[in-house]
Amino acid sequence: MRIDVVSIFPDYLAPLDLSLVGKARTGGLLDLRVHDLRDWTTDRHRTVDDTPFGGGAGMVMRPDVWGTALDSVLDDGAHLLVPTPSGAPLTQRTAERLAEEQHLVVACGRYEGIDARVAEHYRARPGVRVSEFSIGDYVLNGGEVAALVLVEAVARLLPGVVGNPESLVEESHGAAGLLEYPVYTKPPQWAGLDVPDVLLSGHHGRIARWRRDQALRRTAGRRPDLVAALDVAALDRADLAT
Ligand SMILES: Nc1cc(-c2ccc3ccn(Cc4ccccc4)c3c2)n[nH]1
Repeated sequence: MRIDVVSIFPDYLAPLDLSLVGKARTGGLLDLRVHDLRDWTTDRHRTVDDTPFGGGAGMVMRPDVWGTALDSVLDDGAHLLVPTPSGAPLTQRTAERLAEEQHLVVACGRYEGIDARVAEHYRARPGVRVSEFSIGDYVLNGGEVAALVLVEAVARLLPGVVGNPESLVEESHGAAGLLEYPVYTKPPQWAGLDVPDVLLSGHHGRIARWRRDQALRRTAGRRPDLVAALDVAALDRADLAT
């Protein structure tokens, strides 16, 4: 998979050189290219923004600079992803779908956002899909943090990136849409607190049922919104597998 990220703060994406995503890049599993939007400016001051039509505070990112940049990195079949507070929520299902694609391009805005004609222009281009996405109902200063979130959520699903693929199944928002169960490790007693006995019992069936029960309780208690969307069939399949 190839992912291009375009930003006026390319150094914001430096953490993607680290850990699993960094290893995926050096291992050739992920072709991640980070670009400085200002490389596509033509004026002496490398200007990327201008005042908003209709007035209002702040500045808007220019469509012409973005158009030159995206024409340079987008190819047929690419999926243009634009982080924005007004976008569709990024979910695990979205990450799973994106992980199946060949080429993602993330356009990181700043200021008050990118001129709306940019997304409009590329939506009209055959062979290019455009998705505006949000990483949560809070306001950031730009798209770079959302790009970090998206790249990590997608990259970890690529074959070979995570050592034990089984760990991708049993986690939060996994196949059945449940939150993850509580985890414990040594020492068995810590700060006067014990590990639940069932986890020391060696009974794998009981342990699996306890974990499923804990995941259900957590989901019902912390995310009642997810309970309504629970994939009960996947739950049953998971239970049958234990
Ligand atoms: N989930 C999420 C995404 C963003 C985000 C993404 C890209 C940009 C580009 C500029 N801003 C600043 C901005 C603040 C408010 C209104 C409009 C623009 C951005 C914010 N915030 N929160």
